[in-house]
This record gives sequence, structure tokens and C-alpha cells, in this order.
Amino acid sequence: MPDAPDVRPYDALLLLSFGGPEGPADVVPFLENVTRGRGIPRERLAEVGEHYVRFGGVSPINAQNRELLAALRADLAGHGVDLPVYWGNRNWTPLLTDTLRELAAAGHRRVLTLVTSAYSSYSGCRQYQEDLAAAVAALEAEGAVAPGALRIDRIRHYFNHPGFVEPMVDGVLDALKELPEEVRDGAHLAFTTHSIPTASADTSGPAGGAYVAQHLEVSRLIAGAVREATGTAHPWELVYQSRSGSPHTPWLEPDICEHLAAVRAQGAPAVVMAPIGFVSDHMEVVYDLDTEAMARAAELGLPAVRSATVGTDPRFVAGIRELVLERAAAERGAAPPRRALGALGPCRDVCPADCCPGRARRPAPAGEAEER
Ligand SMILES: CC1=C(CCC(=O)O)c2cc3nc(cc4[nH]c(cc5[nH]c(cc1n2)c(C)c5CCC(=O)O)c(CCC(=O)O)c4C)C(CCC(=O)O)=C3C
Ligand SMILES: [Fe+2]
Repeated sequence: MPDAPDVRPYDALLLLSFGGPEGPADVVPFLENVTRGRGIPRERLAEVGEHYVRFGGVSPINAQNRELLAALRADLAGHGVDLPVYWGNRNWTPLLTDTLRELAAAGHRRVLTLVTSAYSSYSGCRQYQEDLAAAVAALEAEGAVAPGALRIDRIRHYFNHPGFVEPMVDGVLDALKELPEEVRDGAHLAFTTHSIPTASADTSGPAGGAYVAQHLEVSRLIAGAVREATGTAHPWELVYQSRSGSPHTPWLEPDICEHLAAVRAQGAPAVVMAPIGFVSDHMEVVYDLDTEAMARAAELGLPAVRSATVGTDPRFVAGIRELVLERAAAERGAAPPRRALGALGPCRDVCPADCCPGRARRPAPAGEAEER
């Protein structure tokens, strides 16, 4: 076996995710955790609660994270990477603070984090950093770690890493094959992601506008690769789903369901919905797309298929390993190769302090203001 890859300075890897209910009794407290202080209308909460209830009160997200955890552990072990992998969530058990307490008790002090969101936005990036800072502060306050002793970093955004994009290209190719042959070549590609308030989209990333720019880049990369593989230039568009918040606040549009009607009216013979905004088939995918948008497509008489998320695709898991080793090398002062597809280039390792602002400023982890 070749020498074990150098993971210094890190001594643990943390999978940080959203969390979801695991039974009917969890649904309301979970939604309360998600929406605390966020002014989500009651009707919207009741409606989203219904989506969970339809699935027996169980979100698929936790099982999917357990699978990702197992796949990561197997991949790291198979490549001699000596890093224990822990898992914690923002909104449901295992809660981040409990995971970090356990990890700290096991003696770990330099933690690298993988967040289950590939893009820059308040919800997908800064809010997770705030969660980490709050959890560390709680552990310091209870005396579980000395002040400043537990240091947590995050791997760079991976939306344009080949390990994320390539499995989705194959997913779209597979989805096209599921369509009846006579509508396949004319099929439109609808790349979908979570809608967010336009105000958050405008201020996302170091220079603003990163959320949409990054999704457009991934859409373009996938559409280009599909064209290369099939010889057909499928029309495509980036659209949004899972809008929440007050109807008076502008959120990114068009919604996938409106888009389906629009392309139907334009004469599209079929649609592939590609949920590029998500890393696994959690509730936003199985309800908002597979249930709601599919029903809309059926109503419109529009043949539609949904392509796969990356899930535990071995290329995605290997890509995470590569990003972990890349970041470790960078922390040791080396200049590792930083693979990224397309024109945007690799994201920086550490967000500037004014990146993806939320409503109220909360402290993010130490070192976030560093430029790299
Ligand atoms: C950008 C983004 C991602 C992708 C990045 C990432 O993965 O983080 C994401 C993921 C997810 N969102 C999820 C669930 C929910 N999101 C909500 C509410 C909101 N999401 C927002 C944005 C995002 N959300 C926003 C701006 C709100 C408004 C309230 C607020 O400003 O925070 C609500 C409240 C009810 C509602 O209004 O829908 C729920 C229940 C689940 C779990 C699914 C499961 O259980 O399987 C996942 C993975
Ligand atoms: Fe969400």
C-alpha cells in the first residue's frame, strides 16, 4: 500500500447537513427549528408539514446522510486516509452541538467540514458557518473545550468540481433514455434549485450574484456535456422550486411548475427535471419535484422524468476525498491542484466576512475573514 495521504493538520471530518424528521411526532418541532425567527407564514408551514405527513413524517434526508457517511468512511479507509467521520445537523438529531461535543471528547481539535450544499448562499453557506460558531461557543461556555482550542474549517464549494458535475451529466443522459424515443431529442432540460429571496441571491458570494451564477454555470456544463454525448442541443433553462416566505417578498423565479406550463405552451415534447441544487433525493426532491411537479406535468400532458442527484455516487465521494486532501495540503502551505470545471474557477477556501449576509449578523468561525 502506498504511503497514507497526509491529512495534517486535520484530525476529523464532519458531515454537516440540514436534518429532517424521522417520524410524525418530529414534524412540528422540526419545522419550528427550521423557521425559528424567520417569518414564514403559518399556512406555508401547515402545507409543508402535510408534505412530511404524506411520507409518514419521515424525511429521506437522514437515511441519505447515513449512506453518505458510510460511503465516505469506506472510501477514506480504502485510500488509507486516516480521518474519523462524524455527522451533525442544523435542525434535527443528531444535532451539531451534540456531535461536536462527542468529537471534542474523543480528543479532536482540528475539524474539516463538508456541508451538504454545493453553492454559495446564506442558507447553504453562511448559516452553516454560524451554526458551527454557535456550537463551538456553546461547548466553550459549558467547559467542554478551552476557548479557541476547537478549530473548524470547511472544504470549498464543490458545485463545479468534476465529482459533483459528472454524475449529474450521467443522470441526465439516463433520464433522457427513459423518455419515449419519439420525444427524446426534443426534450427540454429544466435545471432546478431551491428558490431563495432575490435579496439573498443578490448578496450571495464575495461579489454578489454567486448563487444564480454558480447554478447557471452547472446548468451550462451539464447541457454542454449532454450535447457532446448525444449530438443534440437540448434547450435548457435554470428554474426554481420550494419557494417559501411571504408572497410579498420577491423570490427567484420562474417556479418549475410555471416553467412546465410555459415550455408546454412553446411546444416542448418532453422535459427532464434535473435537481442540480441538491445533493440527495430529500423532501424537496421527492415531494416538490416527484410529487407536485410530476402531477403538473401529467396535467399538462407533458412527458417528464427527473434525473438523479449525486447521492453516494463513487465519483462524488472520491471528489470529497480529493477536496479534503486539497484543503489539508493548502493548510500546510502547499499549492495543491484545485480541479474545477468551466470558467468560474475553484472557489476560495475561506469566505470573506461580508459574504452571503443574513438578516442579523452572527459570528462565523474564527478565521473567516482571511483572504486566500
Ligand atoms: C438554499 C436552500 C437549500 C439548499 C442548500 C442546503 O441544503 O442547505 C435548502 C435545503 C433544504 N431545505 C429543507 C427544508 C426546508 N427549508 C425551509 C425553508 C427555507 N429553505 C431555504 C433555502 C434553502 N433550503 C430558505 C431561504 C427557506 C426560508 C426560510 C429560511 O430563511 O430559512 C423549510 C421551512 C418550510 C418552508 O418554507 O418550506 C423547510 C422544511 C431541506 C430538508 C428536506 C428534507 O427534510 O428532506 C433541505 C435540504
Ligand atoms: Fe430549505
